[in-house]
Amino acid sequence: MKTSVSSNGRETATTGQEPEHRPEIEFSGLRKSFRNGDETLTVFSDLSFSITQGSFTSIMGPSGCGKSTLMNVIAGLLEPDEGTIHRDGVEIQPGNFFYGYVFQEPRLLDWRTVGENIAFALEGKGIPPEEHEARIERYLEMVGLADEADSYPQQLSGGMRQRVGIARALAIDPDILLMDEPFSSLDEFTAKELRQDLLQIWKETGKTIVFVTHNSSEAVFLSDTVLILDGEGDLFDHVSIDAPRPREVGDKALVETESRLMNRFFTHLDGSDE
Ligand SMILES: Nc1ncnc2c1ncn2[C@@H]1O[C@H](COP(=O)(O)OP(=O)(O)OP(=O)(O)O)[C@@H](O)[C@H]1O
Repeated sequence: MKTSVSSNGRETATTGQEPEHRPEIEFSGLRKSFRNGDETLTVFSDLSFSITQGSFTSIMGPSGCGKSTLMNVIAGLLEPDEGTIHRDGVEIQPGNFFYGYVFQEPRLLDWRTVGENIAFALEGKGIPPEEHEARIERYLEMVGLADEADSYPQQLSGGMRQRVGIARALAIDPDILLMDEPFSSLDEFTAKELRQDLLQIWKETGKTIVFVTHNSSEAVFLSDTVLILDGEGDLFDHVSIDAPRPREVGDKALVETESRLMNRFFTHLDGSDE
């Protein structure tokens, strides 16, 4: 199902591509299974969707439905069993994106300073050493940590460490920023602030963002598009959120959109839409 929700909260069925968006990456017929001894667990068997350049896409769904697996397939960290990926109409191999990855836990090296953590990622991507200082400065400033380059991760709060994780992912100047539940281990006050800052960073950098979350309010507030996986490995819904930006938390149209989206989802899970 593909629906669009406009700023007045009305939903309309949409067909084809929105004229102002250019598809960047099209995933078709993705299938991924894991072998556990004699058993095969098929996480998803036929997923197709596209992510448009410069857009903010969230992937949502119940625990264990395959969100992280899908992110890892997008990143090329896991090879799909089947499926094709096209970028601007040209088929590419999985893993051919230049991506930055932000995890639920920032996974910083505690024995290196904040600046050295970012430098480590830059080295890993072969960024010339003479560019490191300027990049570290630029991205720490972008995440509001301009004065923390010489601090060690353990001297920072959880929210600040996650900001370093975001700066590190952006510092390599990726084509696409993959974020797997980046705010789910933070308290709601910190998460709220980070969501606003992430939108500002997105606006400033124009990056394509793919964001995994359990949180429907977060998905609707942040995204242009929300992809919803059900527990059966199917793409249950593909919703365009057309509410204007900047958005306010608690905005009536967003709340109504979230409510409709979740009602539809639970009706689907109950099987009463069949
Ligand atoms: N490397 C693996 N080997 C075997 N099974 C795996 C592997 N990785 C994931 N799985 C299984 O695949 C399914 C989907 O896992 P995945 O982590 O993608 O779900 P998720 O939607 O991200 O879950 P959560 O929201 O709880 O993080 C789960 O049943 C999980 O146990």
